[in-house]
This record gives sequence, structure tokens and C-alpha cells, in this order.
Amino acid sequence: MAFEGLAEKLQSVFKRLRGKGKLTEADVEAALREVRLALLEADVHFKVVKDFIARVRQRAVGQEVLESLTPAQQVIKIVHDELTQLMGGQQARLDLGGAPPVPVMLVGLQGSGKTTTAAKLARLLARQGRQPLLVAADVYRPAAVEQLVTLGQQIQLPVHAPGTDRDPVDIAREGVAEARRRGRDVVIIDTAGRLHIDDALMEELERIRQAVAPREILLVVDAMTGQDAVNVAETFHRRLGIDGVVLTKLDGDARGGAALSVRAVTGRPIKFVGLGERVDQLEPFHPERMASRILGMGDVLSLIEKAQAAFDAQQAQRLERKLREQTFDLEDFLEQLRQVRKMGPLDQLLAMIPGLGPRLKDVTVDEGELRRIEAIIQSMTPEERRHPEIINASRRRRIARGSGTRVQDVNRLLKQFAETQRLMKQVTGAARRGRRGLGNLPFPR
Ligand SMILES: Nc1nc2c(ncn2[C@@H]2O[C@H](COP(=O)(O)OP(=O)(O)OP(=O)(O)O)[C@@H](O)[C@H]2O)c(=O)[nH]1
Repeated sequence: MAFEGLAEKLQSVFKRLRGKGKLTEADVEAALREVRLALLEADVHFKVVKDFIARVRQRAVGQEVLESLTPAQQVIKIVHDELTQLMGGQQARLDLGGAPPVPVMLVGLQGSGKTTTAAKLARLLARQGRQPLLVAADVYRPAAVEQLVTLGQQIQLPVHAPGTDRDPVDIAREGVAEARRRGRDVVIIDTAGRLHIDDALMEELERIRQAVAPREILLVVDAMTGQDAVNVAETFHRRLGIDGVVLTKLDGDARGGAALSVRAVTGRPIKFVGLGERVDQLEPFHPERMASRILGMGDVLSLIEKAQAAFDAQQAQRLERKLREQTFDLEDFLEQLRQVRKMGPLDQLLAMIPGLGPRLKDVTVDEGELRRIEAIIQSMTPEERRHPEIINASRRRRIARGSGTRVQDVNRLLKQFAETQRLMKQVTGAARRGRRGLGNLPFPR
């Protein structure tokens, strides 16, 4: 997960600071030295670190902070604010204004994740009610065209891909015309990459830019390449002018240096981050939420958004009713499990819960266990799912055989489910008592 080392170090610095109560200027200086080291170790650009520390120091060592009732809290708040500012402050949204079809051009080096990102972005926009058309203008890597066509089928969106023996500038121009004809309102153009930045690449991108006048040029960079990603971004911006950055593979980047430096070095914001290979693993970038994650304050807002996207309201209502009526059975349990899994890999979800992030390092989330539970429930008859109490020893053996698990696994699941049901009864019972009136609560209101 991104920012692992940095998050752990910063959180331990602040924990010590909090333990002190009253702070002196020397305490803050010592903490800042450690913050500086932690940022450098996270591969943040040294000049960015220098400016960052200077800004935090200026705000943190004043009398106002040191003499406040909660000096450590104030220092943490300042660091949080400054981290947020470092990553751009506000969320930088995609600008798709203007007459449709609006062209968006994706540029970047080979292997940065451009083609995958094109499809992810198209999917995201489609879910927001847009009608994207993908355009395969990366003619130098033949597999890129096929890859985009395949991804297009997977996400059920059209792809303009006339082949690899054409001038990419023509392909892009035709793509826009095609979108207009078909009434598509956004055109996402996947362009060619190279291993390194060279003049031929820049000239070609410049020609495409002139031909289609993109509303947004998004640079796709691989977070795992750290400072190289920042250098690439700087060069692309100087030569071509970019509107924003998509930082891919943040899921595999434990340090996070690129995410923290890109904005400060190039002046261009990160608009999206890629968090995995799947087409649904692209998220808008929120500087403030990211700062909270780094400082161990969790990211409850993103978690709620993911839940909202995964759970459909009707299902949620039905579940709520079942809980209330205490008829929640294994069928519902399975449905819930599937919904939660739709939200994404469990370790990414858990990392968003306040205070849990750094402690997760040694926890391995067993996705296999989830699959086992699913298999076990699927091997039950509908009757068994609704009335688990009828599952006797011979049924348990049959279910274990059917799901390729052991009887102990079936026993464990049934025990867990019984426990869940017991808890739910307590909770819903308490809620009902609460509704009946608060008159007989043991404490004064
Ligand atoms: N883990 C992870 N992998 C990613 C992410 N984005 C892309 N990838 C993977 O990175 C690899 C390269 O991605 P592509 O989309 O083929 O790269 P490209 O930039 O289009 O490459 P060219 O077409 O050669 O310029 C693929 O294996 C992707 O699955 C991400 O956010 N996380």
C-alpha cells in the first residue's frame, strides 16, 4: 500500500509529541527533523522537502501554537494542512466543459499504464452518465490497439481502432469525427509511448494536440518509478503542456514520493490515481483525504463513497428490514459478502479506517477465506441457508465435500454466523427498546 513507511514514521513522531503535553521550540524542531528525514526516505524531492519543512516551522514554532492547550494537536494539524497543500489543496476535477465531443488526450511513457488508464477513465465517466468513445492512437505497440479493443469489450464501450498502419494524427482526428457522428460526448485518446522521452514522440504528440485541441491532456506516470516519474512529468509539461497527472500503480508504491512531489515540481495537479490492474481501480485524487491517510486519520469519506457505489439502495433496504425482523439468514450473509467484495480488495478498504492503517502491516487479509465461505454457502440447499439450525453432522460432511473444504471450516462458518445473529438480535433489540421511549434509561437525561 502507498505511503506505508512514511505513514508509520510520521505517526510515531506525532505519538511521541502528543505524549509530552507542553512543547518547547526544541521539541518541535526535533520532530521536524524527523519529519524531514521521513519525507526524504519516502523519496520526496529534496527541494520540496526543504520548502515544506520551512512552511511548517514558520507556522508551528510561534507562541500561539506552543502555548495553546493542545500544542501537539496543533502541530499535527499544521502538518496535515501543509501535506494537503503540497498535493494541490482542493481536488482537481477533470474539465469536460465545451461543446461535445470533448477530447481528452492521454500521454506518457511506455508501460506507465496509459492504455489501462484510458479504459478505466472511460468506465468511470460512463458511470457518471457520460458517453465516451475510446480511440486507439498508439500504433507503435500493436498489442496496445488490441489491448484497448479488448478492454472496450470488457467495459462495453466503443473503441475507434482503424489499425496500426495509419498516422496517429489522422486516427485521433477521425476518432473525434466518429464520436460526433455517433453522438458520443467524450473522446479518450490513447497515444503512443516510448521508453524515454525523445523529440519524435514529442512532435507526434504536439501534432495530435494541434489536430484535436484536447480539453485535457493527462499525463500517465508510474508511481513506482518515484522521482523519475516527477522528472518525466516536468519534461512533458515543459514540452507539451499538461493539465493533470494520473498516477498509476500507487498500490505497489510503498514510498509515495512521486505523489507528494509531482504537484510542487510541475505545478500540475494529480487528478486520478490507479490502485490496481482491474478496470474499476481508478479513483479521483483527493489531497485532503490522502493527507489524512498518511497521518493515520483514516479516509472515511472514500470508504463511504465506495460503499455507496457498491451497494444498491433497494438491497440495502431489504437487508435493513431483514435485520429488523430478525430474519437475516445465510443467503443474506452471502449477498453481503459479495457486496463488500465489490468494494475492492479488503486490505485497501481496511487501510481507510482511522487508526488501522499502520497496524495492518502484519495483517494479511485472507481473500482465500472469503472464497471458501462463499463456496461453503453455495454448497448448501436453499432450505439450509434459511434455517442453518437444521444442518446436522451428515449435512455438514456433505457441504464440506461439495465445497472442497473441511468439516471444521463449515463448523467455523456456522459458529460465526450464529454469533453474528446473536449480536444482531442484541443491536436490533436495543434499537427497538430505544424507540419505545427513553424513560427508563438508568442515567439522567
Ligand atoms: N498494480 C497496478 N498495475 C497497473 C496499474 N495501471 C496499469 N497497470 C499495469 O501496468 C502494465 C502496463 O500498463 P499498460 O496500460 O499496458 O501500459 P501503457 O502505458 O499503455 O504501455 P504502452 O502502450 O506500451 O505505452 C499492465 O500490466 C497494467 O495492468 C495500477 O494502477 N496498478
